[in-house]
Amino acid sequence: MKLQLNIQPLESWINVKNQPLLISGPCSAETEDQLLSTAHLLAATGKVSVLRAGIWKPRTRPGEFEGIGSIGLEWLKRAKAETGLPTAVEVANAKHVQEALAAGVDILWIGARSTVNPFTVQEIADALQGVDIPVLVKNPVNPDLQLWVGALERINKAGITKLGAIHRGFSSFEKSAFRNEPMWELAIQLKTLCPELPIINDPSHICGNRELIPYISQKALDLDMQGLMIESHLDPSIAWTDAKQQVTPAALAEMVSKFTLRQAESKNEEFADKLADLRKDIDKIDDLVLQKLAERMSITQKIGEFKRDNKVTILQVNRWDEIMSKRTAFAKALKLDVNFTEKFLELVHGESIRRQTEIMNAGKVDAGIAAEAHADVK
Ligand SMILES: C=C(O[C@@H]1C=C(C(=O)O)C=C[C@H]1O)C(=O)O
Repeated sequence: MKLQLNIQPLESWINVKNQPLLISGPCSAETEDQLLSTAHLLAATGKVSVLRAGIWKPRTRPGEFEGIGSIGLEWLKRAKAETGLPTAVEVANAKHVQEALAAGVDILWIGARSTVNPFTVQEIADALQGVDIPVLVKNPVNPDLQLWVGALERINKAGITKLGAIHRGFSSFEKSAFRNEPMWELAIQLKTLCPELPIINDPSHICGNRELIPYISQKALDLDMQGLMIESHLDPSIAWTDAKQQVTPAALAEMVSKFTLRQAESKNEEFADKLADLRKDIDKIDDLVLQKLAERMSITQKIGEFKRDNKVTILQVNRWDEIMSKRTAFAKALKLDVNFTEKFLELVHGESIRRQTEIMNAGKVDAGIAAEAHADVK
């Protein structure tokens, strides 16, 4: 099912100075001097299209710096007047919206901690009724596509047609190199649901450290995202918030100059023909893979019947262990990624177990079997 949003193309509401679209500025506005100096340095790079700054900061624990508040809006106004850069701030309630609008802020964004809460998003949407301003909606903290979509719909229903999404990664229980797991598949799913919705990547919050930002930025551009929001500070080492993930304007300019820009499609006929041929090969292979999977499943079903008649359990850990170690060794020899192979085999094993459960317990646990089959299909 497609997502029906009434939106205008991003180029009609942001004057993109240079590809890729770059929104940058400090995590938090700290002092007038810090904000203005950073803004001037960013403007001088010629690569930044929008100046961002956090005015109200949602902090995990009380007692941390919670943003400079309304006075920062005055500094942003001055930064805009002096540099010509349009400005963007995060809003988390109706009061923020009213103050930002009164201060002439050009773009608003809704943070990940607000997107999770439909009450908050609705309050912001209500405050935006009848206002013509671009709004960017960050993904919710948790990997829930429907929450992200719901927030976009609420804002769109309030009449906001200059609408975009920001992909900032998701909280995860597992420790990884990232502050927030990219879980690219969710951004891809959103893009598939609504291809015309601009998605901007926020590598600063995905990475949590500056070192990984170039890698994530390039990947976002290669996934056809429309732009990047990267935090910058004239001296990140003394930043009041998120010091590790901010970059200097000079480092930002250098990083951006190294990105490879690719277009979504090529008009070159030779390219189109070759791509079509290769895709035909893929189509054939995908059909074969599915046929073979179906064959495999029918054998596991036979095994299920056989086990049922002999009162043997479905799970056979030794056999499963043997499959895993043999197949991953084979996959390695085929230069397949081991992690990918394990995940694939686990999926196949899970389905094989579900099918055998169906056979062994026919008529007894239908609801559970059906629920498992549809667990990931929302
Ligand atoms: C099919 C079987 O049942 C289960 C499923 C397996 C599979 O799909 O390969 C392997 C081991 C068992 O946990 C089996 O016992 O062989």
